[in-house]
Amino acid sequence: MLDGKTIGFIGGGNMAEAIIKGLLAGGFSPAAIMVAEPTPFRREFLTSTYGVELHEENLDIARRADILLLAVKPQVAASVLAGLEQVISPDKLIISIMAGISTGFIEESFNNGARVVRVMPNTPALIQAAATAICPGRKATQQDLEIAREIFSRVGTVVTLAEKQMDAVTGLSGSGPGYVFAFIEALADAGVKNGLPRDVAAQLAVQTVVGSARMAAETGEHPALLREKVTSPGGTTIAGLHTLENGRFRGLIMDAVDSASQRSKELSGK
Ligand SMILES: NC(=O)C1=CN([C@@H]2O[C@H](COP(=O)(O)OP(=O)(O)OC[C@H]3O[C@@H](n4cnc5c(N)ncnc54)[C@H](OP(=O)(O)O)[C@@H]3O)[C@@H](O)[C@H]2O)C=CC1
Ligand SMILES: O=C(O)[C@@H]1CCC=N1
Repeated sequence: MLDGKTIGFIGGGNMAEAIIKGLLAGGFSPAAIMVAEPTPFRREFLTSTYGVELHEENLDIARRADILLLAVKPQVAASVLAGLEQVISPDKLIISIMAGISTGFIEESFNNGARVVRVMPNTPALIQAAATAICPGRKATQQDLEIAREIFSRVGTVVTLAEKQMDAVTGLSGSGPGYVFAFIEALADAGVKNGLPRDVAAQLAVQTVVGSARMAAETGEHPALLREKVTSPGGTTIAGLHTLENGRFRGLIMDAVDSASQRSKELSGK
């Protein structure tokens, strides 16, 4: 369904780069990717690293791309959308990855019935390991949803949800890599505190998270059962888990996802 279509990224920041890199690794042609980005250094970097076409002006790519992928910060959404209005027609598909920005907000900015799909990916798209959720706007067709699914399937796994669930997704998997990286850092620091060399502690911390995540994914077993297998009676793990429980570990994770989801709602244009 993507064959022969061009994708124009509005904004060439971290997330656009992660998606571009993942798409190219998945066999998508760099000739079919255009990016509009205001910072000269970033334009130079993206074109020399990925061989994609860079422009300073959003309109230069918005006119030509079949699919426009909005990858600017939600805080500049209104002004960016206003600048695109003159070139948005119903034959263009708009895919937005902006946190908190509803499909309704985008549709109203283009009062001509734009076809919009809202998407929440995450940065592991860079290594084709993203967790992505997609939802259709009012005018999006089943084919539009399939196109979005195809793009993001090339950079990881995709679920289709209702728009009312997107703030929760943003708090969980959109922001989730941030929590996991903080956990890895803390684990490595803890190793250093207990006398391990920094490089060894960092290597062990990363591999512990990679191995545990792969085990959960590949065995399909409930995390509670996997945790029990590590936890010997009277052993070390239960001592560590006791400390985590005393520190309200799970409650804190839930609070973090609540806060991020709430922030997504606040960023919403609706
Ligand atoms: N980072 C993440 O983990 C995730 C981010 N998202 C969403 O993706 C979007 C992008 O986030 P992220 O990549 O992290 O942010 P970045 O700030 O890295 O990228 C945004 C890019 O857009 C550029 N930009 C600013 N103004 C304009 C404009 N008027 N027209 C075109 N480009 C412009 C910025 O340039 P400059 O730096 O010069 O301002 C920057 O390069 C956000 O809406 C975010 O909510 C979604 C999922 C995960
Ligand atoms: O922090 C943010 O706002 C973005 C959205 C999801 C992940 N990062």
